[in-house]
Amino acid sequence: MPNRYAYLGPEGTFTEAALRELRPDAPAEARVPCSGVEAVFAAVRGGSVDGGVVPLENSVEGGVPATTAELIAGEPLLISAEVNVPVEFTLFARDGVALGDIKRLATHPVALGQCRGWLAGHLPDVETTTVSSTAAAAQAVADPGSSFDAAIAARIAGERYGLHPVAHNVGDRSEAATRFIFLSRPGPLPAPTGADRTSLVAFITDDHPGALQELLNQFAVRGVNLTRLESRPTGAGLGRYCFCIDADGHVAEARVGEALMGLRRICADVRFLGSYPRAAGGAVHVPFPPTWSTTNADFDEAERWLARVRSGQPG
Ligand SMILES: O=C(O)C(=O)C[C@]1(C(=O)O)C=C[C@@H](O)C=C1
Repeated sequence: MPNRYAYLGPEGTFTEAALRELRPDAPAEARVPCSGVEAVFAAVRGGSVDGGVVPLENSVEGGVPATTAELIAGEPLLISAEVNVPVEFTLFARDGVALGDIKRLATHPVALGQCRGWLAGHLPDVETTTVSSTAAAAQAVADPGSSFDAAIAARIAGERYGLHPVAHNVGDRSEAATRFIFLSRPGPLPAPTGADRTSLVAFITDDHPGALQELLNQFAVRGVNLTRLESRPTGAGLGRYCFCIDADGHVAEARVGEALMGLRRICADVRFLGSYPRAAGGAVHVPFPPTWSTTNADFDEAERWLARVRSGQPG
């Protein structure tokens, strides 16, 4: 039986497009649509599938809250791959419905946030309802008894549910993209490629001046570049936050590993979420040696030096 992969469904979501890119050889029956991000995590955790794909962040709307919430709590899962998918939105309706007929519209909240300008200009009085995905909106509109007149969704969703496009490119930013992650149960990490990303969540010990700076210093002094920092409530009370961090590099590299050890020493808890190839590729640029030596080779040399010193040899 082929491996099976959960994704935010139904068929026709941007998440399905991401899964198809990440697992191009998987047959259609290997793709398991789920009704929400939480359901994808539950399927992967429960072992009914071999992996799952969820949206993590959008270039316009930022982090996807449901994904962040699941990543920081519950049974830990590992991110083993990522892909960036350009998002282009179409306004779909049933045959015969024109722009002027549209009173009620459904879509996903992240999609709605990216189309607000267009809607204000073209459908200023439309009533909007957010649903679990853009494809779920298209599916609902396809039902002749639906209370929705239109959906904002991906082109593939409109085609899948037999809708007709009323307007193309209704997103406010033509270059919008969403980053999707592939989740697995804990296991061997992907091998370093030289163009990797490491994700983690850091929980600070107590609230004190400079707590975030101390955390960031662990990366800065080792020349590790951060690509994302998002604060998120822990749920333990107002003002209690943890930090979701993406850094360039792989935990197998000394400088990333040392930064993580530093965090482990100063934080109440650190949740490692994975080291995996960056979607954008390209060798990791180590931008920070004005005078410091922070390449991987420099770290290896320093480790050999320490071993010599510890064994009583002259450094
Ligand atoms: O609803 C979908 O089609 C999804 O795959 C989810 C999602 C998201 O959560 O950001 C993915 C990309 C778009 O930005 C809009 C919605």
